[in-house]
Amino acid sequence: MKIAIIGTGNLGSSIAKGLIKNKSFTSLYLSDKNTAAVSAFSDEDYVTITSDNELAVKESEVLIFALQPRHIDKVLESVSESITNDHVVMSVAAGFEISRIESIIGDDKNIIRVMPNTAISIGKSMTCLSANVKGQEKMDLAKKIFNQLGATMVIPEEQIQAATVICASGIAFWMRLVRATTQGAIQLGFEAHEAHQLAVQTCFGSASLLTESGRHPEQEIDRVTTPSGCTIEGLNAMEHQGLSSALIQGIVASFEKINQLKKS
Ligand SMILES: NC(=O)C1=CN([C@@H]2O[C@H](COP(=O)(O)OP(=O)(O)OC[C@H]3O[C@@H](n4cnc5c(N)ncnc54)[C@H](O)[C@@H]3O)[C@@H](O)[C@H]2O)C=CC1
Ligand SMILES: O=C(O)[C@@H]1CCC=N1
Repeated sequence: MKIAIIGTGNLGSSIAKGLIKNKSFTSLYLSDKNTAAVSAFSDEDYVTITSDNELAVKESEVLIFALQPRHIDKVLESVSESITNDHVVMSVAAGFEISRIESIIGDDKNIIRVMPNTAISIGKSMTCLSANVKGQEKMDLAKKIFNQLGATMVIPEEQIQAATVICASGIAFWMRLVRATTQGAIQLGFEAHEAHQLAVQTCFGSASLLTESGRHPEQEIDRVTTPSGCTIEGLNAMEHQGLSSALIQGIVASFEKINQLKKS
């Protein structure tokens, strides 16, 4: 598979890292006006680093546009003449709808919106996918690429905004919870590096319990909360301060913001 990533900033370089780790391409073009973030990949086999977006498009079959919403239309316009019906055009731009991509490159093209998160760099992304009518035929190919880099879910385009908040912004939300746990652990007397390890491994164990047991979080909570014990005391104190409510309100605020971006 001949893949190009156009825009190799935070997310584009994370996708590149994941693809390179899996060696899941016959050629990989990494194109950016500033190639600094991917210069470390210049010695990798079958990887070409360039600032020539057009060249990357012409030499590849799968095009992953990882540009900010304010740049993507200009870049799509500049390469639209080179995009053919055989290309699979993927965009990760938050809030940038398939209809806008179709209006630039044509609705006869295979277009797939892809919403991964930065854990794609270590093959642990949750990636949501949504295609236009023509692109449905290429969905198996998209799943093949992104299943190697974590898990995928095909969803209707109307849900892509919500998936962006839960899965892409979600990395930041979970990181903040881990950091807060670390701060608590330091207050209880651990060194910072110890606190970090305790928090991260406990977070990892919690997620693993859910994925491996298939149980509901509340069932796992019931197994930890000794009657009159310290866990329920802590949980209830957190809920009195609005832990669940703060999370839900943050998710909804993030969703409202992304819906504003869609209109701009
Ligand atoms: N960071 C994240 O976790 C996620 C980001 N996204 C979306 O991914 C997109 C990219 O986000 P980031 O990687 O964080 O942005 P970024 O700003 O780090 O990367 C964008 C890259 O595009 C390059 N670029 C700009 N104009 C260009 C041009 N004319 N030709 C070639 N390259 C050009 C920039 O030099 C930059 O390296 C955004 O649309 C964002 O909404 C989606 C999911 C998660
Ligand atoms: O914060 C943002 O707007 C982008 C989309 C999801 C992750 N980063």
